[in-house]
Amino acid sequence: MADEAFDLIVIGGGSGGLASAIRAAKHGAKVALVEPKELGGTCVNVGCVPKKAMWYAAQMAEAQYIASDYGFTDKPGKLDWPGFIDRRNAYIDRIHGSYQQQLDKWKITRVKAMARFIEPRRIAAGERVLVAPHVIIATGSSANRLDKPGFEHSVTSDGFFALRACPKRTAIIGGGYIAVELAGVLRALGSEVDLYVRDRLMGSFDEEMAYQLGEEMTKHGITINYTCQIEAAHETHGVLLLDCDKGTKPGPYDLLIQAVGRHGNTASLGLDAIGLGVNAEKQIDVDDYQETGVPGVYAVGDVTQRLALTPVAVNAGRKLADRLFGNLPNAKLDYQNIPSVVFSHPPLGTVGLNEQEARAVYGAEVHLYKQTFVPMQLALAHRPMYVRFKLICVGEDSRIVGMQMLGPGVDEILQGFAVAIKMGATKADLDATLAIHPTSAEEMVTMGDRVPG
Ligand SMILES: Cc1cc2nc3c(=O)[nH]c(=O)nc-3n(C[C@H](O)[C@H](O)[C@H](O)COP(=O)(O)OP(=O)(O)OC[C@H]3O[C@@H](n4cnc5c(N)ncnc54)[C@H](O)[C@@H]3O)c2cc1C
Ligand SMILES: NC(=O)c1ccc[n+]([C@@H]2O[C@H](COP(=O)([O-])OP(=O)(O)OC[C@H]3O[C@@H](n4cnc5c(N)ncnc54)[C@H](O)[C@@H]3O)[C@@H](O)[C@H]2O)c1
Repeated sequence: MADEAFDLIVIGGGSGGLASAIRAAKHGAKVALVEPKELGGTCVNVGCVPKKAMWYAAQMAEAQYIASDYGFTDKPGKLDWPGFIDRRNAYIDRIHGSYQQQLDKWKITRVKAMARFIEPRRIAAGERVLVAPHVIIATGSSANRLDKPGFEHSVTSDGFFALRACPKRTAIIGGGYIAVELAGVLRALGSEVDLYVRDRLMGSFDEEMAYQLGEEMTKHGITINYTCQIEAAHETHGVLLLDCDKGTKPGPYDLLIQAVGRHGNTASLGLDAIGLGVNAEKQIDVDDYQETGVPGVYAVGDVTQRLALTPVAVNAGRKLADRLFGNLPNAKLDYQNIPSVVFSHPPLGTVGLNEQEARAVYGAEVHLYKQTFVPMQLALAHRPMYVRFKLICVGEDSRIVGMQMLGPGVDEILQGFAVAIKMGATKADLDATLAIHPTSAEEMVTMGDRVPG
């Protein structure tokens, strides 16, 4: 078959690939998008979207318990799990449809196949061969799996999203984003959850905030085990018994989830054909302009060594398309001050540096402001869950280099403060902003004195 020529080939139809393809087409480029599965990639199909749906369901369950503390007399109901999964999947199908409409609107050629490099700017996709002066790799990542006896009986987050019922007892290995998010959801929806953490919770986050998250999760009924490493799983009569390296045999469990990080989807790409190497996590190292080192070949999103977040993939892809086709030769994503929220119970948010990172960069210049309080909604319900805010500042003008938040509502509060920090806000700027009363967020602009030390 004759080669088909385009201005741009995008490999992968997830967050980064779709954003790159649509932005390039809006600039007038002739674009091919190669994606074998449903559009939307990890975020839409087995990531942010179904996760947030489950988190909302978990919030509803918790709200019912708070309501009973307030004096509402009806008993908390149970989630119709399969019914909700159908509702969630129908919502996701609508997203697939809207992406397809976007591709049609911008006349992007969709090739439903796996892509493989023949040469740097020549790609095999099923029966077709595509050529273009520019190729963007946006193939994302997949969950790691530990190779231990019996772990074929475990699932990753992908398997969690396929569940049709709530497991009675769940063991989760890992202490990062996915482990704490799934632990919170499953606990709120009625599962007994034991978390097996190798190092500490949320290793890349502020130590104090991560410690407090552990305390809140424990109050929530999640058992966090830091001393036992799971070495094997045994399936008997439909339940799982585990072997701990300390000799104990935790269980029985109905479900074992591994949430131990992810690796780049590079194995299928035939990168040897273009002389492009990958790192230990099978990711492609890119520079600030998403360049791979092979002329005309770029990478964005989870397949790179950068932060694995949807807005990062989307904006890296858009900036790259602006640079290649939008007459903006210096366009690149600023990887500083990227806000992020862990949808744990309660949620944990961060923007900028954590205290440990700030001390490593600014040393004795670093000073802190902190606030801890029980939010009014929970004080009325006699449910002691704390909100904790922490500002990390430097210099005589107390410029804010980091903001950390833990507690109900911080997932929505953080975004606005992230704007202020990106603009270089100081503590005095926060003090000069009048509070919205009564809210939790107001505590961020009414914080008192510097914390000594
Ligand atoms: C459980 C979970 C929850 C998450 N929650 C959040 C969240 O709340 N907020 C957030 O910001 N981020 C979240 N993330 C991370 C987010 O999903 C990713 O950062 C984002 O999806 C990365 O987008 P991407 O375009 O790089 O890759 P992907 O979205 O993974 O897309 C890659 C696409 O490439 C395709 N592909 C792979 N190989 C080939 C090939 N050879 N040829 C053609 N196509 C190929 C795949 O089929 C896939 O569709 C979560 C991730 C997980 C796993
Ligand atoms: N809310 C969000 O924005 C969100 C949610 C989910 C995922 N994500 C993205 O997806 C990425 C992947 O999430 P993740 O939770 O898989 O990774 P992660 O890097 O956040 O956490 C991995 C965890 O696995 C542990 N681990 C690694 N190897 C292990 C081993 N051999 N035995 C026991 N524990 C081991 C680590 O100590 C760590 O606690 C995240 O880093 C994040 O960028 C974002």
